[in-house]
Amino acid sequence: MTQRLILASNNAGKLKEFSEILGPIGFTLHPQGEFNVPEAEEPHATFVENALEKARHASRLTGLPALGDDSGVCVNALGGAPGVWSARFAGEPKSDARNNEKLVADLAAHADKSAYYYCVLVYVRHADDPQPVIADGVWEGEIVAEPRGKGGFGYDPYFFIPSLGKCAAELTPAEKNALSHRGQALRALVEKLK
Ligand SMILES: O=c1nc[nH]c2c1ncn2[C@H]1C[C@H](O)[C@@H](COP(=O)(O)OP(=O)(O)OP(=O)(O)O)O1
Ligand SMILES: [Mg+2]
Repeated sequence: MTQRLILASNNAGKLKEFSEILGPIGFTLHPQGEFNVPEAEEPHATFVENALEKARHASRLTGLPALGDDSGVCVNALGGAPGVWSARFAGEPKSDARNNEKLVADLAAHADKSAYYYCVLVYVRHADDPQPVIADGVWEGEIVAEPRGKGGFGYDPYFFIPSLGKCAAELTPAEKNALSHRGQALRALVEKLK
């Protein structure tokens, strides 16, 4: 029997990555858009508060358990920016192309290109669940000036993994999930739900 779960996100890249891990272990993931749930507010300065906000919002509007993901890229030379503000780094409306352009421009004068992706997942059984289940993951890399690869989404063409000699967008979906902040967080979450 498969278990239905609402993904409290409108990001198709996240949906794909989650489905690849959760499908084989018996979960059917439904993006909140299928239930006409509009995007949640993301007003907080911490990832975990935004992920909780997203999960509660989707669960409240669907009456089903929901999984929220808040994630971003944190660049050391920029004091951790864009961090929690990654999706709207270059302003509204959010645009991966403009975000990447701004990231490369802001980093041009810095020698230290190190960065990490962060992802926190929050699962709620219902909108007022007093014990949300929380798991997170970190993936270290460097920001490069020229894009590489066509896979993934967001900042992936500019996120280089030195040990692989590749950018995240050059990895297969399975390779990315095995290493990524999101893959790590999801596997940790699944362990907690068992
Ligand atoms: O694996 C990743 N590969 C590339 N970029 C990534 C990744 N993970 C997060 N990111 C970037 C995309 C976006 O600029 C921000 C997430 O923002 P975040 O608000 O969590 O997601 P979102 O607005 O795209 O969808 P939603 O809020 O509906 O889940 O970090
Ligand atoms: Mg968002």
